[in-house]
Amino acid sequence: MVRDTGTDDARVRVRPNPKGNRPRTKKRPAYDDAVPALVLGVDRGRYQLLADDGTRLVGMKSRELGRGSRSAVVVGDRVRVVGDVTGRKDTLARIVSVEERTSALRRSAEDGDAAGVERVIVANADQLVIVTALADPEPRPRMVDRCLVAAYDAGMEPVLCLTKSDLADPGPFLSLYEALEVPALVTSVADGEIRGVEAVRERLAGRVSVLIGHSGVGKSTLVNALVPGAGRATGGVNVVTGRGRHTSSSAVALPLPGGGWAIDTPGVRSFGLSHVSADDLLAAFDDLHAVAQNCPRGCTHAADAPDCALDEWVAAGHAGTAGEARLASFRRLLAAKTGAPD
Ligand SMILES: Nc1nc2c(ncn2[C@@H]2O[C@H](COP(=O)(O)OP(=O)(O)OP(=O)(O)O)[C@@H](O)[C@H]2O)c(=O)[nH]1
Ligand SMILES: [Zn+2]
Repeated sequence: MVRDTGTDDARVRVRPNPKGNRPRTKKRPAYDDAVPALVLGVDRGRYQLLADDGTRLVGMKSRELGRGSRSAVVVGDRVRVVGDVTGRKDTLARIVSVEERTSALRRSAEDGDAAGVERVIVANADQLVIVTALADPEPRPRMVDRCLVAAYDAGMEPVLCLTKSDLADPGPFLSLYEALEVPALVTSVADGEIRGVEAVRERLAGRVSVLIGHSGVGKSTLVNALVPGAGRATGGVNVVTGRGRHTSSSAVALPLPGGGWAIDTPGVRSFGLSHVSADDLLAAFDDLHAVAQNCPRGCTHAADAPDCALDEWVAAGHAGTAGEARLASFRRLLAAKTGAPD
């Protein structure tokens, strides 16, 4: 089927899947010599880049990439750069194209002028590590649920990292995520050492992982243990002076010694999720997704949805008691999706 794009311009293409990852790389013969690079950080319009040959560069967005959230270049993006690519002090390369993304972690603005506008925070990551303390501060299941929704929507695998198990038993909190089969790692600090960090290291090895967590949960402590020399500020930073805090509040990719990247997100504490539909979330659960093909048109799949096929599936005992718990957990995420962010 040919869709009317409202123009005869052959360069204008309709995205086949608006939720998908946008192919944005336009072939520009003039840039045949462009250097491929990875975006490690962004600060006030300056992009920290790692060229494929190992050179660290600073770049800016070329004007032709456009402005606004749709054309954003974010941490994790694979780009091509031209101009001065020597990486020498005070040189500036130009980013001329962005490669198609394999995943996109998004948030949408909840209020103000930008309400409902979604923004990509990190590109091409495959894992979202949700760091939560078991105590001090108390875990916030709703916030964790919202992170899970963001991960499923992004096409990333979520992982729970529960810190401070020296202060509280992880059992009760873990039970909330059993039915969703979210992998979990548990750490604690004793005698100045982090117990369980080895398992975290293994889990992150060779992968691109985004770490997210509220202030005080021990995320920086963890990052410092995983990335020698990362120098993430720890221990109750003064929010007024900002002293001790890393200067940038945006995401930054840190290389893991054994390969892979840990992307720290100091500025991200919650997600606006208005861009995520019930079906986006459902798509992350193969079994439920298959069953829901039998739902009435426009079914919300919520607990009060009439004739939702998911209820029938559970009632028929197809998935045993595990199925019941799984459906209940899925519906909890569905509800968390529509609530206000915390
Ligand atoms: N008891 C206990 N304390 C921990 C553990 N992990 C970290 N802490 C302490 O918790 C406090 C907060 O840790 P940080 O690593 O600074 O936490 P953060 O999540 O980076 O918080 P911000 O720096 O505010 O973003 C510090 O005083 C750490 O020493 C743990 O497993 N057990
Ligand atoms: Zn349904």
